[in-house]
Amino acid sequence: MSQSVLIRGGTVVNADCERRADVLCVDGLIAAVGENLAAQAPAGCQVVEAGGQYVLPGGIDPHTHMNFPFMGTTTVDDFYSGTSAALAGGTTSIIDFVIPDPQQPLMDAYQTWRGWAESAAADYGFHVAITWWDESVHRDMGTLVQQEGVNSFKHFMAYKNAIMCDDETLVNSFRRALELGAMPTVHAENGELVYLLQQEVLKMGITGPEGHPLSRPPMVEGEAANRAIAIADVLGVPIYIVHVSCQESADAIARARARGQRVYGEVLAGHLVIDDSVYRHPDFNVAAAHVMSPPFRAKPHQDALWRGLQSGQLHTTATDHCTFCAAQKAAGQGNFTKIPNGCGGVEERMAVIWDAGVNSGRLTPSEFVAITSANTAKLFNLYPKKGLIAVGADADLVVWDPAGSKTLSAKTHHSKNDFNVFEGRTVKGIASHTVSRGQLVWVDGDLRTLPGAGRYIKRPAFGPQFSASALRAQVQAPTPVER
Ligand SMILES: NC(=O)NCCC(=O)O
Ligand SMILES: [Zn+2]
Ligand SMILES: [Zn+2]
Repeated sequence: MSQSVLIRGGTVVNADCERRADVLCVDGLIAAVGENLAAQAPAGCQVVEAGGQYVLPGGIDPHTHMNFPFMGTTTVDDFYSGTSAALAGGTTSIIDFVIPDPQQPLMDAYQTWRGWAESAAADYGFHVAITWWDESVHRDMGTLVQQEGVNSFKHFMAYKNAIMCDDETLVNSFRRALELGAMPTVHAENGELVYLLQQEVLKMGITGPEGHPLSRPPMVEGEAANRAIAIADVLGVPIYIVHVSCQESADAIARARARGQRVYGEVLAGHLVIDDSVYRHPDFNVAAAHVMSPPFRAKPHQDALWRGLQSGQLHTTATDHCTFCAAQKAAGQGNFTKIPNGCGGVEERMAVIWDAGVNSGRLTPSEFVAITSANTAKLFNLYPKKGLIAVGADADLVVWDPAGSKTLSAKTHHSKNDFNVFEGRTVKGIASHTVSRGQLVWVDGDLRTLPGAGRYIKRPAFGPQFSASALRAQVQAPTPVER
């Protein structure tokens, strides 16, 4: 028997326009968008009355770390708890990261992460990190793109003596990504400078979490962003900078874009609303719970990030959901460099950005859709299957109640973590219903997720940015002088 859901009487919002319409979902796909669809609904169709609410494409979080073994421990959220939390907040897809240890074959790591992700309740894909280089990495990048539907590779410019990439690896990997039509992405922080500053801050006797931002000032991020952008420019490959947290890297992106370079920037919900005062909290557990990289910044940087999203110089929003509980963070008592880096947010991203972005007039509802799903779908070649409400697209939707409100808290969130970086923040604008692949999985506070209901999403290579870049390279190709 076919499974169907009819969402009736809402305002459908896509990145390009909004209109009053019903949405009929049948067997996991959007079957119709239009007026008065009740007559077309199959027998037994579940009906959601959305009057007065918006109907948005389900959020896509392009930056999460579920079940991530990192800094000697593993995140508390696995793929089931993490994606369940996502669905409760209106996010219906995530792009997580496969992160091989240096020298580990890429395909081994990829298969390991695919195994972990089998419990996911929502759809997921993977960026694969390039943490070392040899001929096998070159070959496996090809296999991942051509056979496994991976169309993006991640490069950590920080985390020296662990997963950091040197410039040689960046150059080799960016070149190979271009050949394969896959997007290189970078965590932009100068790992050598971070390492040096960490030692100096410790020597000053600053051993608590307040040392974390001191060892990672904005220019450390700005330098790496500029370097990665310059390498991408020389090679003619588009580039995507993850978790842009400060004016320095936002400016690097804006400058490059003004030169005509294809550079894209991602912003985390936390970086938009939380400032660096958290690191001076007198309670170690609270301060350590905010240790992530790049760190939360002073307020003027938040304004720069909002301006970037508003002007279109920054493109996507994410969370970097990477949850460690108090017992895990305690590994860094007496030495902040040992605090596992990472914070949650996959459930809160949509509501926090709506509340701070749409309710303040910074963003229209359509602009909200652009930065929470559509732009990510376009950049990682998932569009129009995801990021759009249209016939034939995946039935990943959120019924968004602009009048609904709640106070965010670890007591009520669905992550397994014991801390919420948005604790106590009251947001107006929340998901009342979430539909994932045509199934109602969140209904007015009732979470109905199933382990394994999510599917691995293959993402084809050569998204539109690549055809344009290839054409540009062809038109501008140097020619020899005939003598
Ligand atoms: N962001 C963070 O602190 N932890 C996760 C790993 C990363 O993305 O850098
Ligand atoms: Zn990172
Ligand atoms: Zn991350």
